[in-house]
Amino acid sequence: MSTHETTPAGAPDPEWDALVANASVWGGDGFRPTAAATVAANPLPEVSADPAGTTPLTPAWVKNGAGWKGRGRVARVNSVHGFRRWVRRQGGEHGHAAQVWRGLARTTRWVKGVEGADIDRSKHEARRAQEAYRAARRAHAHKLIPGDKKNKLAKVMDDASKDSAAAMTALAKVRKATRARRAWRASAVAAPLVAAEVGSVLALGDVTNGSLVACAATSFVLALIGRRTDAGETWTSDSVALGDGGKLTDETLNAAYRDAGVLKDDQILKLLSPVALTRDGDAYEVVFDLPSGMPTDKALSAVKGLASAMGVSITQVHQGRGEREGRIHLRVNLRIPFTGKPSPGPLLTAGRMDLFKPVPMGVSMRGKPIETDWVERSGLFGGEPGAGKSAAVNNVLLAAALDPYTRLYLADGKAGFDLVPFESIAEMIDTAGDPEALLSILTHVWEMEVPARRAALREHGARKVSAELAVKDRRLALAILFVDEWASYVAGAPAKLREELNRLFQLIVSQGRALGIASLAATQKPSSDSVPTSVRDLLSVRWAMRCMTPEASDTILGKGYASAGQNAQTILKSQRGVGILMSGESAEPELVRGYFYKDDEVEQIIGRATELRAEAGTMPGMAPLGATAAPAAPRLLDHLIAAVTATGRGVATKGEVLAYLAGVDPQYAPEDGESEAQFRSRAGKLLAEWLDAEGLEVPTPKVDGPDGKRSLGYRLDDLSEVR
Ligand SMILES: Nc1ncnc2c1ncn2[C@@H]1O[C@H](COP(=O)(O)OP(=O)(O)OP(=O)(O)O)[C@@H](O)[C@H]1O
Repeated sequence: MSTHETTPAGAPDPEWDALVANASVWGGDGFRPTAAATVAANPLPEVSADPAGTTPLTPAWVKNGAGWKGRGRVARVNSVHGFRRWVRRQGGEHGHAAQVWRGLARTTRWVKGVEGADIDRSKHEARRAQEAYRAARRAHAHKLIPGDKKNKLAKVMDDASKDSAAAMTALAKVRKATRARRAWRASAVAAPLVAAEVGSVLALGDVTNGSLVACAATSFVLALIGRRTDAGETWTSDSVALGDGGKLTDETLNAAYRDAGVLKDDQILKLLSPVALTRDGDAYEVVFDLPSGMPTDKALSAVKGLASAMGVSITQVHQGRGEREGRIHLRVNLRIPFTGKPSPGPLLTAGRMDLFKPVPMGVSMRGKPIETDWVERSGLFGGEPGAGKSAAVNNVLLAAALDPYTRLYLADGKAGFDLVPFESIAEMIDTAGDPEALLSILTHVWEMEVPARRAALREHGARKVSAELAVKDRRLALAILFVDEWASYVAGAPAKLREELNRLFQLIVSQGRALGIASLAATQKPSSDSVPTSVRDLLSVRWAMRCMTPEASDTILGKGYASAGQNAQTILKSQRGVGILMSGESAEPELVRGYFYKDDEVEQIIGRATELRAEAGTMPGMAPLGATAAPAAPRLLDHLIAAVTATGRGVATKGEVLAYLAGVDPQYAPEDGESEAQFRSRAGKLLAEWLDAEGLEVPTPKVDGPDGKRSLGYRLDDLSEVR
C-alpha cells in the first residue's frame, strides 16, 4: 500500500490556505475547495462516479432525444406486432380458448385417473364368474343325469356361485376405492378454486368481481396446463430466444464481441440504436460504432467467433459496413435464413419486361426484393455444382426473354438441359458444349452485333446505348451473351481455338458493355483457368453461391472478401440458390436467395416470351439485325392497315398494298431491271412469307380496284379483326 506524506492535522499549511483563498484554480463541476473547506461541518458533496458520462454499457442513443424517440418507436412497433401475433394465434390450437379447453380436458382426465381400467377388469371377472355359474346351473338342471354325477355338478354350481359372489364383491370394492380416490383428487382440484373464489371475494369485498377474478385465475391455470398441444408443441412464434436461449441485449452484445476477441476487456461498443427485434420478429438489429481507432474489418473477420459466442450458426450473423469506418449494422437472425420455401418469382405474373429497367433477382435476408441493373453490366455466377447458378442466371435470361427486343446468345459448355427451353427464342444457341459452335456465336457477336451497334450509335451521335435510343432504333436494344461453364469449352478446344475464344470473349466483354451487350458467365470452379482472369476482372456483377473454399469465394467476389466476412463457403448446403450478390462496382455484397423457376414455370414464361416476340416480329430470323433500321419500325400488319386505309375505300387490291409497301420498306421496293410482273411476284412472295412468319392469317377476298375491276386484296374489317 502506498503512503502519502501529509501535513499533521491542525498544523498551518500556507500552500493549502493560498489555494482556498484562490478558488478560481479549480475548474469544472467536480470537487470544489469551498466544499473541502467545510468538510468537517458538512458531508462531502455527492461526486458523480461517472463525471464524463462514459459509464460502460451506456448506449449513445440514451443520451439524446432522437435515440429515445427511436426506442419509443421500436417499443410501439413491437407491441402492435405482438398484439397482431396474439390475435393470429387465437385462431389456432395455440389460442387461449384452445389452451383452456385442453387444460380442462387434462384436469378432468387426471381426476378420473387410471382406475377405470381396474373397474373394467373387475367387471370382466364378475361377468365371467356369472357365466360360469349360469353354465353350472344349466348343467345341474339336466334331468337324465345319474345320481353321483348330479352331486358333483351341484358342487360345481355351488363353487361357481361363490366365485361369482366374490367377483361381485371385488367389483364393488374397486368401485368404492375408485370413488374415494377420484373424490380426493377432485377436492385437490376444487380446493384451490374455492380458495381463489373465497380469497378474491374477501379481498375485493364484492361477490361479482371476486368471482370474475377467481374465474380468470382458474382460466390462467387451465391455460397453463393446456399450454402444450397434444403433439407436445408450445407457442414459440413470439419467442425471441437466440441460439442457446438468451436474448440479445446491450450487455450480451458487448459480451459476444468481447468473447469473439474483437473488444478488449475495458472496451465497449458505442450503440447508435437500441438492440431491437425487427418488425417481423425474425431478427435482432442494431447499429454501433467500434471503439475509436478499430477498423471495421476486425469485427467483420470475427464472424465465426461472434456466431459461436451468440450460440447461433454463422449464417445467422450478418454485419454490414456502415457509412463510416468502424460503424457496423448488425443483424442476427433468430433462425437460419433461407431454409423455408423459396419466394415465387415475379416473372411468373410479369407481362412484358424492359431490360433497361432493373431485373428482379431474388430476396435479401431482410426479405427485401433485390433487383439488378444490367445496362452496361456483365456478370459472373460461381459456385459448386448444384449450388443454384443456373437458377440464378435464369432470372436474367427469363427477364431478357420477356423483353421481346433483347437478343439472346447462349452457350452451355456442360451440354446440359438448362438452356434447351430457350432454343426457339435465342438468336444463336449451343447446347452441345461444342467449342466450334461457341466460336461462331462469339464471331457473330463480335463481327455483326458489335459493328452494327457502333454504326447505329454513330448515326445517332451517341456514345452509349440508352432506353430512349433503343426505342428509337431497335438495333440498340440490349443483347445478352451467356456462356455457361467456360472451362468445359476451352478444355475441349485445341490451343489455337482456345486462344481465339479467349480473345473474342475478352473483346466482347470489354467493348460490348457500352454497346448494350451484357456478357454473363457461370462456372462451377471459379479459378483462373475456368474464367480467364482478364475477363473475370471485367465482369461487374458477381454472385457467389456456395463454394468449397474461401479462395473459390474470393475468386468470384474479389480478393480479401472472405477474410472480411463475405465468404460463400459458409453458405449451408441446405441453402440452395443462396449466394453473396455484389450487384455493381460500388455495391456492398449482400446475401440473396435467387428466385427459383421450376421447369414448367420456365416453359410457361418462355411460351409468353414467344408470343411477345412473335407479336413484335423479333423471333429469330424474323428481324435480322439491321432489317429494322427504321426507328421503332411499325409491324407488317400496321403497314397493311395503313395501305388499305390510304385507298379510302375500306379495301385495297394486292397491287395497291405492294405499291404502298414499296414506299415504306426498302425490301419491297422494285429492284433495278425488275419488270412489273417480276416485282409483283417477288414482293407478293415476300409479303406472304412475312405474314406466315408473323403467324398472321389474313383473308384475301376479291375486292373492287380503283378502276372498278375486281381482284384479290384486303379488307379493312378483316385486318382489324386479325389485329
Ligand atoms: N433459388 C432457389 N431456391 C430453391 N431451390 C433452388 C434454388 N436454386 C436452385 N435450387 C435447387 O437446386 C437445384 C440445383 O440448382 P441449379 O441447377 O441451378 O444448380 P447449378 O449450380 O447450376 O448446378 P450445376 O453446376 O450442376 O449446373 C435445383 O434443381 C433446385 O432444386
